[in-house]
Order: sequence, then structure tokens, then C-alpha cells
Amino acid sequence: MTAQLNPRGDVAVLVPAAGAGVRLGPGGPKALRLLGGEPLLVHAVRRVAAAPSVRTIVVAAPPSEVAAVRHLLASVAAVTVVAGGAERQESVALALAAVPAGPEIILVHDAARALAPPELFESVAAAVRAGRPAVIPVLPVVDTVKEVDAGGVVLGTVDRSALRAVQTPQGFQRAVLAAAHAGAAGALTDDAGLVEKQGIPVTCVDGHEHALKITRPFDLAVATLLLPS
Ligand SMILES: Nc1ccn([C@@H]2O[C@H](COP(=O)(O)OP(=O)(O)OP(=O)(O)O)[C@@H](O)[C@H]2O)c(=O)n1
Ligand SMILES: C[C@](O)(CO)[C@H](O)COP(=O)(O)O
Repeated sequence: MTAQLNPRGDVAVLVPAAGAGVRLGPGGPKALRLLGGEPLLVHAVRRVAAAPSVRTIVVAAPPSEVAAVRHLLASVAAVTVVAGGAERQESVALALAAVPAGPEIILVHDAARALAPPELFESVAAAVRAGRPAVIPVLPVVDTVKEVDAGGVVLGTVDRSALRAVQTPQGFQRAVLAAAHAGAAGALTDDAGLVEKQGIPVTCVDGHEHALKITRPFDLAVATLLLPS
């Protein structure tokens, strides 16, 4: 039987957590690396489970760590754990396949964005509930952005007013996400990209600074400063 949180919730959250964390450096799968003494995945799932609309959480774990992740999360929240795949997109597809009938809003949220707050899950879900087929949280780009050639020579300056940095959780009507993954040809770095390829509009909502992706050691140091005291 699939684990459930709020039985009246209309949201399932998929948590891809099967990545190696190569850019973070040696130390095991990234989702299991410690932030303030707890694995990133525990921080992420605790915040997902605190969002009132969430009924179901499915985690895609490193295949060799499925039992360990089940054990780790047993005291955090009711969670279904499946083995992830070789690419993020495959991990999301495997988690999606494990969502039981019921939730019609699906959010996809990187374990690596371990400090995304519960209200961000609610705001993305609310926009989907209001009729948007696909919703992404974004932040403005604050740096000047240059396009460069292979030799590092600048080709031009990009108009940053039209650019946004994209976060997770990304939210979708269930049928939209299922069709996007079923029709996927080639791997993309986010799920909204698959939906865009189907010609379906993707809507932006305000992102959150705490939803930063922990990719490199510097990001882990920043995240440590953001932990509640
Ligand atoms: N095969 C994979 C690869 C990535 N992910 C997940 O997708 C999210 C975003 O990926 P990223 O932050 O790039 O993580 P890694 O792939 O682990 O990082 P790296 O590229 O440095 O190895 C992470 O929560 C990661 O665990 C996944 O579930 N399955
Ligand atoms: C989904 C994502 O977090 C949105 O910013 C990002 O695209 C993941 O990319 P990565 O290449 O797996 O780091």
C-alpha cells in the first residue's frame, strides 16, 4: 500500500534524490550528505510534508540505497521510496509511475533544493489548482550575462530582463506531466522543459532564495547559514 500524509490533499510530490553529487565532491550520494547533522533528503522531505496540500510523497533514491532511505525517512514522514534511474528525468518518471490514483496535482522537487519552504509548495500547487497546466518558481537573474564562444571570447550581452533562474518544486496537472514524460525524446534538465516541447504553456510564480540548489561545496556552506537556529 502507498503511504499517505493528508488524505484530503490533492498533491503528490516526487522527490528525485538518486543523483551522485559529483560536483559536490567525494562523500557519497548527495541526498544523503549532511547539512547541519542531517541528510539533505531529510531536510527536503520534512519541508514537503509540512505543506498542508500534500497527500503523497514519492522519493527516487539511489538504487543501492533504497532500504537505507526507507529506514531514514520512516521517522520523518509517510513516504514511498523507489529506485531512481541513471538520469534525473528517468528518476522522475520512475517516481511518477509509483503515484497512486487520487492526487491530480504533481510537484517535482529536487532533494538538492533541501531548504525550499512549505509555502513554496503551496504557492506552486495553488497556481496549478487555479487552472495552469504547468508552473515553475523563478528568480530574476541579477548578474550581467554574456554569450561567449568556445575560446572564451564574448559574442554579446544578453538582455537579462527576459531571463529567469528556475527552481523546484515545479507543478503540473497530472495528465500533463504524464504525457510529457511519455513523449520525452532525449533528456532535459527540468520537467517543465518536457512540457514546453509539447507546446503547453508554462507559468512562472515567485521563487524563494532558500530553494537554492546545493550543487557545489559553496552552496552547502551557504545552506548551513540558512538553517533555523
Ligand atoms: N540520476 C539522477 C540524477 C539526479 N537526480 C536528482 O536530481 C536532482 C537535481 O540534480 P543535481 O542537483 O544535478 O544532482 P546530481 O545529479 O546528484 O549532481 P551532479 O551532477 O553534481 O552529480 C537531485 O536531487 C538529484 O538527486 C536523480 O534523482 N537521479
Ligand atoms: C530542475 C532544476 O533544479 C531546475 O533548476 C535543474 O534544472 C536541475 O539541473 P541539474 O543539471 O540536474 O543540476
